[in-house]
Formats: sequence, structure tokens, C-alpha cells
Amino acid sequence: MTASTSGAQILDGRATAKAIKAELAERVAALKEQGVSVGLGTVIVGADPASQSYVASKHRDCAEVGIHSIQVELPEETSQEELLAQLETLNNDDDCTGYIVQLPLPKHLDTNTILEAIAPEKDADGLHPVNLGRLVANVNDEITSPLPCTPRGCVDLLERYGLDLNGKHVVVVGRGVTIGRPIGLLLTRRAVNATVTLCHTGTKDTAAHLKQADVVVAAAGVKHMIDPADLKPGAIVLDVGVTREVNPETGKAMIFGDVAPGVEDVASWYSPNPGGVGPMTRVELLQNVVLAAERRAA
Ligand SMILES: Nc1nc(=O)c2c([nH]1)NC[C@@H]1CN(c3ccc(C(=O)N[C@@H](CCC(=O)O)C(=O)O)cc3)C=[N+]21
Repeated sequence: MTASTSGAQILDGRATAKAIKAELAERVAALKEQGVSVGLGTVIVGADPASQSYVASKHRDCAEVGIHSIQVELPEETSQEELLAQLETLNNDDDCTGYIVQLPLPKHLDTNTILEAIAPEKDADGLHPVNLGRLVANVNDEITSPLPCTPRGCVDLLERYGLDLNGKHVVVVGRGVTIGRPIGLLLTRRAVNATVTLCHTGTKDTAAHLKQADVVVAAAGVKHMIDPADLKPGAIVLDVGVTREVNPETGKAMIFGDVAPGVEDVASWYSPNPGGVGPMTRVELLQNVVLAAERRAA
């Protein structure tokens, strides 16, 4: 655990993801000994530079733990039928243990129809409606089916630092499908036992909710929208939202979180962005593929 120069301690997602990757590498090796190979597929449509950079890092992660990768790159103008045919190929490919379709998709494609076409047992993101439904029904204990990567990454990061959420009040900001909506379902399970408030653009006074929060999950995707002055002193803050801006002079991409600078003077713990929940999301993707292979081997 790294202490920052100011008051708060850092929830270091890079170091935590590295430790989890070492554990996953052993599980992949054990599967190989049983003759089970583990493969992750990624499907990317179009040439969005942010998506390409995310997908490239997912394949680097795979190489690190011994997971074989299958990269499918399709042109921007790919039709819905062509994409569905590609997913059918991956659904039937025994070398592909699990896969993801990188989001966002070009506007002419229907994201929900595409996500539903992924075989639920190959859904590495945990975003298929069957798997999200199991999360709602509370039958998804990860032994049966995958959990969504970013929520699980948040919960694992807190757990690895020994931060107990039992009885704590968590305020989630943002209602997106990848994090804001599902994370409350994980946090309110008996095993975690937190109380959750979900704030979104329709919330009247988000600052008043933040003041009550023992833990804040900032997942709106709006650069620096959370003012540290609105936090309760000593709060735990997970900065999840990502805003990517390309510097027009250098051409270099810059990453910004949802929490404005100064959080380190108010929080007891916080996850920086970059370097916090992003690397955890990626390691949970690997975890889902390894779990899928272990299920298949059982
Ligand atoms: N089907 C699908 N699944 C996703 O999980 C998915 C997606 N689509 N579309 C886009 C978002 C965004 N996302 C991130 C993952 C890792 C980092 C990450 O590792 N970030 C590094 C920095 C990376 C950099 O510097 O570019 C960090 O936070 O330290 C960020 C963002 C996954 N998403």
C-alpha cells in the first residue's frame, strides 16, 4: 500500500491487477496441464483510437498470463448481419473460451441485439442479459456465470486493501449499464452488505448525497464533475469514469477521471484515474475467461 504525499492512501489498481494476473497465470497453467487451452476473442468495429488502444492492452494482458488471443477487426461499415455472423463463428469456435464486443459500436448497429447474440457462457464482459439477469436474481455467484468486469473490479480492489463495506453507505454517481446500474447489485449482496444510493442526471442534489457517503463510486464519465469539497472527510473514493482528450499539439491522449484534483486532501483512500479501476476492469476480463475455461473443464 502506497501512501500519497497528502492524507489519502492510494488504491493502486495497477499493482493489484498485477498480483491477480500472477494468480491467473497459475490457473491458466493448471488448465493447460489438463489439456484445456484458454482463449479470449475481441471484436472491434471501426477505427476509434480509444477502442483500439483498449483492445491492444487487453491482448497484452492475455499474453502476460498465457491466454491465447483472437482479434477480429471489422470495418466501420460492417452491417448488423455481418457482425452477427462473426459472433456466430466465435460462439462455435472451440479455441475461443470467451470474447467481448468492444463498445461503443457504430451508430447503425443495435448494441442490445449484438450483446444478446453472444453465447452467455462466452460472455467475457458479463454484460449479456442472461448474466445480468442472474446477477439481479442473485444466482450468479461467479461459479455459474460471469460478473460484469468494472463493478467486480471495484469490489475486488476494495477487498484486496482490506476495506470492509459492511453497513457502509455507498453513493454511486452514474447509471450506465457497464457500472452504475449493476454495481449496486454486487454491493448489496449479503457478502458485501453495503447500503447503496444511485445518483444520476435526474438527481436533485447530488452534493447532499455525496456528503452522506462513506464510499463514492464516481462513474458518470464527466471530467472532474465531483468537487472534493462535496465529499465527507475520510470517504473512500473510486474514480471510475473515463474522459479521453487528445492534445491537438502532441497528438497524445490524456485520461481524466470524474473526480477533480484535491480528493487526496479529503478522502481516506482513493483510486486514481488512470491507474485505479481501469487496470482492474481488464484483469476481471481475464478472470472471466479463466472461470469460463474452468467451468468447461469441470
Ligand atoms: N465491451 C466493452 N467492454 C469494456 O470493458 C469496455 C468497452 N467495451 N468499451 C470501453 C470501456 C472502457 N474500458 C476501459 C478499460 C480499461 C481501462 C484502463 O486500463 N485504463 C488505464 C489507462 C489506459 C490508457 O492510458 O489509455 C488506467 O486506468 O490506468 C480504461 C477503460 C473498458 N470498456
